[in-house]
Amino acid sequence: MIGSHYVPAPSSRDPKTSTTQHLNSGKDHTMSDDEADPELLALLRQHFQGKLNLDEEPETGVLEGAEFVYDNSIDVALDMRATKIAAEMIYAQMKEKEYSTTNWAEHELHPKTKDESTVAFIFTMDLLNFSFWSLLPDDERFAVSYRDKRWTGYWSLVASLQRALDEDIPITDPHYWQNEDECTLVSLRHVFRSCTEEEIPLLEARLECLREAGRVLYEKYNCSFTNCISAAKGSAAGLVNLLACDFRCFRDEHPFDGRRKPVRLLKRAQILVADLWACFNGERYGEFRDIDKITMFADYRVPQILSSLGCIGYSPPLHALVSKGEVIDSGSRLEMQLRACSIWCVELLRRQIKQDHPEATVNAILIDFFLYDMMKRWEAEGRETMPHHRTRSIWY
Ligand SMILES: Nc1nc2c(c(CN[C@H]3C=C[C@H](O)[C@@H]3O)cn2[C@@H]2O[C@H](COP(=O)(O)O)[C@@H](O)[C@H]2O)c(=O)[nH]1
Repeated sequence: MIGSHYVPAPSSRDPKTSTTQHLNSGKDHTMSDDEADPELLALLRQHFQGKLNLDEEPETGVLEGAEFVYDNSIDVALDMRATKIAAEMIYAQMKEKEYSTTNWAEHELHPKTKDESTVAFIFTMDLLNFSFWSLLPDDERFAVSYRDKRWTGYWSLVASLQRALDEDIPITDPHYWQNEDECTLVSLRHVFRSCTEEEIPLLEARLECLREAGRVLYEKYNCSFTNCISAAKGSAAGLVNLLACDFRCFRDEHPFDGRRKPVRLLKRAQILVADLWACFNGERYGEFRDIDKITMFADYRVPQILSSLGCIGYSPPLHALVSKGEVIDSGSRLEMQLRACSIWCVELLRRQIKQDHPEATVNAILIDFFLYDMMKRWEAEGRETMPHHRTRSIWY
């Protein structure tokens, strides 16, 4: 599929100037129907006809945005034949391993207690769950020594947090994050100290994420993330939207092709909800009636395994950048296509599995977790054929 070029479907919506721009244009005129924003008009009509139910179930808009990017992609293509084959392989292996939410807690470093301290741990973890990749060789890259093992990548984050708690550093406490005398760049460098010369990427940005989260929790949620969960009233989409609305560091949304609304990918907000759901096995702090609205988390590992399985293919320019390990800019058209088409690909995998095996209790989260773990096994076995793409950002 390399080199295949889509002729993008004509965009169903020409980028009209937004209603706000009209309202702010200062022109003294009433908006005629063909000028106003059709979505706003539809909402107003529903409202005045008494049909608008403001208690409607929340939606994140992630899947809709991912499909929009997929429909307008020329640098990433989906291979439907490979996707169908991969769906069968994933289903068979998940069935054989009895893959479920219980796998989450089986990971050595993940917290085991099902209580508020674990909620605080997961919130802290997914506040900082981004950008561990290194340009250095494996023996020189940032790594954490903990419990007599050397942890890299995502696991270096989890190991650092566990080690800090072992050392009585209150790293999961929002009061600590706001204490500018205690929680400093120096103390955070100690928390994330490496057993190599390279320090954790984006250390300053990580401190900023903690500071902002501490401030928001203090101002709006009585210093506890459990109050955010309560505020979402059992909706996974509602909690994702709350995170993106109230915490700038979770607002992983970017412009694409002049579309009026930014494309929402919300990777860390979604994986946070998914980690809660998996850790608590869908109960208590992990109970969400609409958990299946959560999509794949657009990181840098799952696109890599999707590409290795042949499910997604890159245009020659993108293939050249990724295979050479060149850095791709955050928010660029290439990066957005990579991330969004991966979300759409996992959605098609999910639909294929459900179509072929209606009894399967599978959702995008479990497929994603499974693919991430599979990629990490391939990495450990030296089976990485195509590198993952390299974008430095706080989004993933
Ligand atoms: N899409 C997706 N992205 C994931 C994970 C996880 C870990 N989840 C655990 C929980 C349950 C699962 O069973 C996993 O054991 C980390 N990441 C992302 O990958 C990157 C780190 O990569 P590397 O540097 O190689 O470790 C970074 O962006 C990080 O945010 C996932 O599950 N899905």
